[in-house]
Amino acid sequence: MAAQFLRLLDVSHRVGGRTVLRKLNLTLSERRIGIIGRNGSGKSMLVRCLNGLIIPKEGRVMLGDLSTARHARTIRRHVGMVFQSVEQQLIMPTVAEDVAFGLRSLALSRAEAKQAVDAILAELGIAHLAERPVAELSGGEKRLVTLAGVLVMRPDHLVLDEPMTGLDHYQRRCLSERLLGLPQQVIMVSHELDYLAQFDRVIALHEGEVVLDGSPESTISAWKQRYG
Ligand SMILES: Nc1ncnc2c1ncn2[C@@H]1O[C@H](COP(=O)(O)OP(=O)(O)OP(=O)(O)O)[C@@H](O)[C@H]1O
Repeated sequence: MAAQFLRLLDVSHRVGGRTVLRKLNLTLSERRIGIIGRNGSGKSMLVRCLNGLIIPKEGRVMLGDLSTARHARTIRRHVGMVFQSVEQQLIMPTVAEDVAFGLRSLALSRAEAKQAVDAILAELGIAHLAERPVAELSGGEKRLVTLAGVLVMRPDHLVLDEPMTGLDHYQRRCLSERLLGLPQQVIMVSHELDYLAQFDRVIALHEGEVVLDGSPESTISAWKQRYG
């Protein structure tokens, strides 16, 4: 599945009579893609379309030959999503239990599940948090645990909606470095223009439309001139 691209074909979406995404046509083939835009420009709507959480009113979102309208469950196994609000994604009492939660659907033995959880916690540098109660973690720790819960499923594509929100400078740097080192494709909504400068492509949305799309240098400088 790794070589299969997410594509939006003539995607438009309306909520409560308002058009929030307009005629989006995108093939998301680069390894690191940033999505920028002012508040309310449709960034969260767009990324929620990518794993079938939102099925657009018009057009299609595809992963390879599969459309989210018909194969959302399959697509979700390949497209991991980290939401803006971490609280929505943390549901079990301890870190290890929370990270193991999604693995229940994979029919692994107890030992295999533990090994997978230990490995991902170590990769993210948070093995020491394994037995801590989720409720007692800092905002940054919670975000890393959320990320671990998604990465443990080994998705091919990772979609993150403003993952740096609430993190201090040190935590931002740790998360930034870890994200850049991941083997997965990363599609990330962010206001951190300096960070996105290291990506392969940046797409800018304005009022639900793609208004800029290209290299980080070209998109970000034009963005600052027009909307910054
Ligand atoms: N449930 C809803 N009902 C009506 N309108 C909604 C709903 N959810 C989102 N919208 C509207 O859709 C538009 C796009 O919202 P979206 O959350 O995608 O913006 P965003 O670019 O992610 O913003 P932010 O940077 O503030 O997170 C906004 O105008 C928002 O008010």
